[in-house]
Amino acid sequence: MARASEFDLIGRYLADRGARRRDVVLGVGDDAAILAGDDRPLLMALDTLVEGVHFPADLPAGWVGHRALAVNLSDIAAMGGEPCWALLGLTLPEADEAWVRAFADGLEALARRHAVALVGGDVTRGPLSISVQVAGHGNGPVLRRAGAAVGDRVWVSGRPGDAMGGLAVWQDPTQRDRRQWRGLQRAFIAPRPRVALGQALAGIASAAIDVSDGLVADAGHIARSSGVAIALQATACRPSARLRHWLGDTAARQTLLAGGDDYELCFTAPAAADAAVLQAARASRTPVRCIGAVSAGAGVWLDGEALTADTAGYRHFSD
Ligand SMILES: Nc1ncnc2c1ncn2[C@@H]1O[C@H](COP(=O)(O)OP(=O)(O)O)[C@@H](O)[C@H]1O
Ligand SMILES: Cc1ncc(C[n+]2csc(CCOP(=O)(O)OP(=O)(O)O)c2C)c(N)n1
Ligand SMILES: [Mg+2]
Repeated sequence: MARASEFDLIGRYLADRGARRRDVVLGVGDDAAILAGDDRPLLMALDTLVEGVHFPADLPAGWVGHRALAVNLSDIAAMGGEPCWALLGLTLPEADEAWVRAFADGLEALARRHAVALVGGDVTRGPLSISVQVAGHGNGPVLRRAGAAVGDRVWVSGRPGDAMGGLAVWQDPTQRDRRQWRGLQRAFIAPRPRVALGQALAGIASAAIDVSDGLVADAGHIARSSGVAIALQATACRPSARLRHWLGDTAARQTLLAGGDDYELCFTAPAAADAAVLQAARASRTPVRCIGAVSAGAGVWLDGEALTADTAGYRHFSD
């Protein structure tokens, strides 16, 4: 029997647990939970980073701190929200002061940039792992994975695939220090959560998700939640020149589709909103491009071909 994926475990055992509360607007199943606040909706998200799984053991502590917050801000960004507060759960093998100082400095630099306060947490001993919970507000309509409609366009920000290319560069000691791969490495080491873009898209986009597991896998979550198919156009899914240089055309395309760790936003919007989407991108200084359209049916397609197994995206329990 196939091993359960993390999504199977969540769906079978973890969704809809606990009390039924009327102030839970949206529970398990989106990038963040939506809770009814006094005036604006409250958003809450949590992601964990494990050494060797989510970041290489030799990644400098400052970048681990940046990453731990960035992946959570990215979830709030995908809801079109404004992040405000963070809680930090830090599990350390030893009380290494230099490591913790550098980690905290990296986290703080990003937190200040986004006006987020670290308001609590927990420190324990054990194998290195970091959990961050971020809470914030929805401003205007909250973006969800559900909402994409047939005829909408599909968009993505930034250069998906570059981060996974950058991780491979980092892991190759013969290539790591070469200047030509610096941009790729930055895409992995210092993901920039698209908070301003997400907020600018609230009220314009019909659905949104942040790309952590891979573009096809995460577009697939929009498709499933919205009850539609997503048809990607191969010519629009062109990897960056630097990724093609690093991997060659074929592997670069595969990495763009399935690599993951991008922390870009994938979103849908009605065709009539093209100008508004481009204006939101300009206002937030974030590059976006249209990569396909929403159609009737299910799943994610590339030029008419269904995308499945080899583009399924990152799975924690695949072996
Ligand atoms: N241990 C858990 N208990 C309850 N809900 C969970 C758990 N793990 C994940 N979820 C929820 O399942 C959904 C999918 O999780 P995940 O794939 O990690 O989302 P994301 O990529 O946005 O971090 C999210 O809504 C998340 O909050
Ligand atoms: C050392 C290392 N190996 C592999 C990866 C690739 N990787 C690990 S987890 C992951 C997917 C995202 O992590 P997940 O815990 O699923 O985040 P979420 O979807 O919950 O935001 C990817 C692409 C990495 N980041 N670091
Ligand atoms: Mg998660």
